[in-house]
Amino acid sequence: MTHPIPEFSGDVDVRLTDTTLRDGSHAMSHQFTEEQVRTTVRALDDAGVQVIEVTHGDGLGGSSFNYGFSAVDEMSLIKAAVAEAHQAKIAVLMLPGLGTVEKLHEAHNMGAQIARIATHCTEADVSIQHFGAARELGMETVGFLMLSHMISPEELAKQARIMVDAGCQCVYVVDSAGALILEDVSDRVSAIVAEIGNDAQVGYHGHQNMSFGVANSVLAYRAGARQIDGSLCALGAGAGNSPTEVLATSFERLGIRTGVDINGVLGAAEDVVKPFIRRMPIMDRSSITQGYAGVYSSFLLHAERAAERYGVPAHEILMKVGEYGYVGGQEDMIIDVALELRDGKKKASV
Ligand SMILES: C[C@H](O)CC(=O)C(=O)O
Ligand SMILES: [Mn+2]
Repeated sequence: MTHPIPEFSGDVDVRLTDTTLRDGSHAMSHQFTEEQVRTTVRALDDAGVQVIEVTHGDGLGGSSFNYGFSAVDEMSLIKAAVAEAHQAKIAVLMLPGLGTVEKLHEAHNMGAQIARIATHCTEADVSIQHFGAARELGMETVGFLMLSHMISPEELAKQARIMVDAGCQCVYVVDSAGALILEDVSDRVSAIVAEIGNDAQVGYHGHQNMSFGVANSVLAYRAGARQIDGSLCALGAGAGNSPTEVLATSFERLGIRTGVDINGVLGAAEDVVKPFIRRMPIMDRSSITQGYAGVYSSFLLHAERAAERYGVPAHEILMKVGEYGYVGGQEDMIIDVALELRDGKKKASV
C-alpha cells in the first residue's frame, strides 16, 4: 500500500529541509545547547523553511560511546524546537537498530511530525517496521538511502521501492560521502522516479566534500526530486552539507520556488549559526579524501581523533577506510585501521 504524497505549504516547487540541528550535530561533536536549537529554529521558521530536522547526528538513540554523547538529551532539544516552530514541521532521523520504535513514539509525543528513517543503501528492508510505526502515528515519512554512491541507479531504485511499499512518502538519494558528481545524482534520482512514479516523492541530501552539494541539488531537482536538504553555513559532517542559504538563493535565481525568504535565511546563517560554530566544516585534505574514496562523512571526526591518538594522518586512515568499504555503524573499525597503519609504519621503520 502506498501513502499520499506530502503537501507543501504555499506555492513551492521544491521543499527545503534544514538539517543544521541534526547533520550539524556531527560537526558540533553533538554538543548543541537548548539555546542554540531555539535561536536556530526561530530564525529558520521566520525565514519560511518548512522542515527542520533535530536529532543527534546519528539519529534517535545515537548518544552513545560508539557515536559520541550529546550534551543535552535529544528529546529536550526536540521539545524546544517544536515550541519555537510556528509554521515549520520538526523532523527526526532514526537508524533502525540504533533508534527504536519506542524512541520514535517519544519524539512524536514531543511534537515531531516527520520521521526520516535511514538505512545503508542496500538494506532498505530493515526499515519496514519503522515506516509502519511512523505511519500509524500519523507522521509524514522520509526514507534515507545512505551512501547511495555504493550501488547503481537501478539497484538503488529497487531499494527505494521497498521503502515506498513499507509506507515511505519520499525516498532520498543520500550522498553520505559527498562522492556523487552531477549525473551520478540525476541518474539515481531518475531511476527512482521511473520506479516509484507517483507513489512517492524523491529527495536529495548532499555533502560538500568535493564541492558539488548545490550543483547536485539543482540536477536532482531537474531529474524530479522535490525535497532537498541543506544546512546553514553547511554545518554538517565531513566538509558539511549543501548550505541552505546557497540552495535558497540559487533556486531563486533559477526561478525554482522554495518559499524561503532570502534575507531571512542569510541572516539565520550569518547572525545565528555562524557565531556558535566552533569548527567550520571545510574542504581539506581529509574531507576531500572522503568524497574521493567514498567514505561516510561522519567518520571525519572519528578519524581525526584516531589520527591524534595513534600518530597517523587522518587522510590516510580515511583512504584505507574507503578501500575497505566500511559503512555507517562501523565507526569502531576506524581504530583498527589506525592501528594497522601505525603498526605497518612501525614495521617499515624497524
Ligand atoms: C546518520 C547519517 O549522518 C545520515 C546522513 O546524514 C548521511 O548519511 O549523510
Ligand atoms: Mn548527511
